[in-house]
Amino acid sequence: MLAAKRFGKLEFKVTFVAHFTEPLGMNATEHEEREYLEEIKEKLTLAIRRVDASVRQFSDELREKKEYIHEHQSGMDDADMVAAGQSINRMAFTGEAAVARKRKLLKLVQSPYFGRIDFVARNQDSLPVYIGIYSFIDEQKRQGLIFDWRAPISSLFYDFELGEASYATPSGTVQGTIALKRQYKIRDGRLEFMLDSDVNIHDDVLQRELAKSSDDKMKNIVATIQRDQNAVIRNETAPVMVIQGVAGSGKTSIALHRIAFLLYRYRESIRAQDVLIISPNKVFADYISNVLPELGEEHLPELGMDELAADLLENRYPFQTFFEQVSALLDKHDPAFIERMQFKSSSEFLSQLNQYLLHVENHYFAGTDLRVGRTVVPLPFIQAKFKAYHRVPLLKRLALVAEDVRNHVRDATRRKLTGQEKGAIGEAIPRMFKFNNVLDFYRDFFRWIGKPVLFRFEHGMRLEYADVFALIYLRIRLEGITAYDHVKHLLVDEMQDYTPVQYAVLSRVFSCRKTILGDVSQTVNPYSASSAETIERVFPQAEVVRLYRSYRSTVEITAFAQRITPNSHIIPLERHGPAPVVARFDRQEAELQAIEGMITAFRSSGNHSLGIICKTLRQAEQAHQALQAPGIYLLTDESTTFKEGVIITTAHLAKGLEFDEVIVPFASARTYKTEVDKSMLYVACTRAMHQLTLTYSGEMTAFISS
Ligand SMILES: Nc1ncnc2c1ncn2[C@@H]1O[C@H](COP(=O)(O)OP(=O)(O)OP(=O)(O)O)[C@@H](O)[C@H]1O
Repeated sequence: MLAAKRFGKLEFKVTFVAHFTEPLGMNATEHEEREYLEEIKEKLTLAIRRVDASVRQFSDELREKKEYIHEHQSGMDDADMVAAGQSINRMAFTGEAAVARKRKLLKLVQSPYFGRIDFVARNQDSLPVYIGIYSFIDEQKRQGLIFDWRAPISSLFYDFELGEASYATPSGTVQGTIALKRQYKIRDGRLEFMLDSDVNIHDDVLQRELAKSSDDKMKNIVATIQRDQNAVIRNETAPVMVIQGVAGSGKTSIALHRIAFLLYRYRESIRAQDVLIISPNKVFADYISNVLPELGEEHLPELGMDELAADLLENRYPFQTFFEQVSALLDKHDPAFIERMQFKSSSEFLSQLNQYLLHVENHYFAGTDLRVGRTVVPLPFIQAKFKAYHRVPLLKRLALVAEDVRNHVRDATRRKLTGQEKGAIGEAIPRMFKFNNVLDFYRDFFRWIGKPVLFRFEHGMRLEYADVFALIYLRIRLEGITAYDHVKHLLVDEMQDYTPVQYAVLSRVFSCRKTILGDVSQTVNPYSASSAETIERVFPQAEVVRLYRSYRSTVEITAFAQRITPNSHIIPLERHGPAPVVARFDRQEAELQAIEGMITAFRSSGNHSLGIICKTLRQAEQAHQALQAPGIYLLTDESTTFKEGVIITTAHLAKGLEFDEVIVPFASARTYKTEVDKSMLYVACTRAMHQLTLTYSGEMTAFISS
């Protein structure tokens, strides 16, 4: 790409083809490489046989052990039984590890490596380093045959071209020279192509990868990780990493590869179960669920923001979901609703909540001297105790203060307190606090800021989504909360859709390192969107990375999406395809009929996925009704799995997904007219990889007319 920009397309192409991408003929080098591949495959096959033998042995031993226990059960005491159980568990565990190893070896036989660098470290011999998705060691010679892409030395492949290079290891930096850099595409055990690169890593291989039609789920990108992406993946220092990247810049891919890297790098202290992904919805979670297992790691636990909220509120308050909030916005323009939401999405709101808590601390614990029998506990004593517990959440302090008061009375009277006296103190102290219920404080907050209308809630009603995390925040500050301490890395996708208060909650609930990613242009609710800067304010220690290269869509599609939401920084990867089509119809029936025709054409096109992306769920349902046929699926907020084929859904639910082809129906001025509509249209169009069609009847939306 750099070359393309510098020299112009034609010159670049000629140079590129002549020197860098031409597949090597069946020359000596290729011959050698093919032989080496066969050698490696043979070794892998042998290793598989060995694993097979040991798996068989484990299962035989396991069966024998179980039979033995079964037969001798009556003569075994408890200690024998525990020991036998432990040994069975150990065997099962080793057996499982062998099965996992076999799975990896089987994958390696299909595609053992994708890269090679010959690295000459200072004062040492040249070392060919073959890089693959997993490592493979010649156990007899104790020699690494294939290096895991996450190994320290493999970073050379992503970070350097020919010439001087270095890589960091836990014991220091290794300097040297890269004498050769080669890429391979090996599929089903066959070398499809190989090429030496000496200027820009991956461009040609990357182009080939991106031009392919989509897989059903997100795939790994280990063979073509770009340098700026690699820096994010291998960053070990950032306590909070914020990735702000344009649509299709690989944010989600990078974040998942980053987790795989961290699991490898810190394998002694962090396992897949210790990571948590906050995902926008279940379909997205399913869509990305392949990547970690493909990289040889286990599936990552995942939780939706709404689920987290319900958990943190202990299911005490029913609330509107985020999806419902956005649907309400799309359904009708309600300025009061928008005002409430906008206010609660501001950093100002968070700081006012904090100021209010200070006010509560200073003014809401009041009362009079407390009389217990003949002893008077002076109010200043009680208040001083209350203040002394400044590290304890406000409502939690009351029990501690009551205990101090009891001790005070006991010391003054030099006798034990009666149960009645203890109870009276236990009741009197909480009464000195203005409220005892978080919801009462929350309501009071709006009175305190002089804007009671900004809280709409009555008994029996569901909380508005905009209030949910504010209430959780107050609850944390007032009552404390059991943090998710077991989580050692938190991944938050679609960061633009969460507000400063949500981040304040996340920062208190998850004290671990975090990777937070998103794109402010892709918000589904512009009234509550957060930019990287806003998030930085909540996490001042965050490292922010910005990614402008877009990999998903053709230049034509990216240019089209720019008409909706311009971003002068975006750099589309030079990949071309048909220009997006905007088709007008007289009536909606004709529009739907035409879409039916497009579906038929798609089925014979060789493409794998087609997304028909509507603005609202109602429209999606309507389209589904009209287009119903086998292999056409409707995705709703209730769906849990990603389906291959033709999917009809909404822009909100399609976020994070991608399709070979996208059709945006009903792209009329009537459907897409507000700011929220515009965000939806942008998200919908940026889901397309190769082909984009918009259809409408009536007047075309103004967002694409320019
Ligand atoms: N280095 C790369 N090599 C090959 N493919 C890549 C690379 N980086 C990104 N891609 C591809 O680009 C597409 C977009 O990636 P991804 O979904 O991770 O981007 P994103 O920034 O999260 O997108 P969005 O925010 O629009 O949902 C995917 O098909 C991904 O495989």
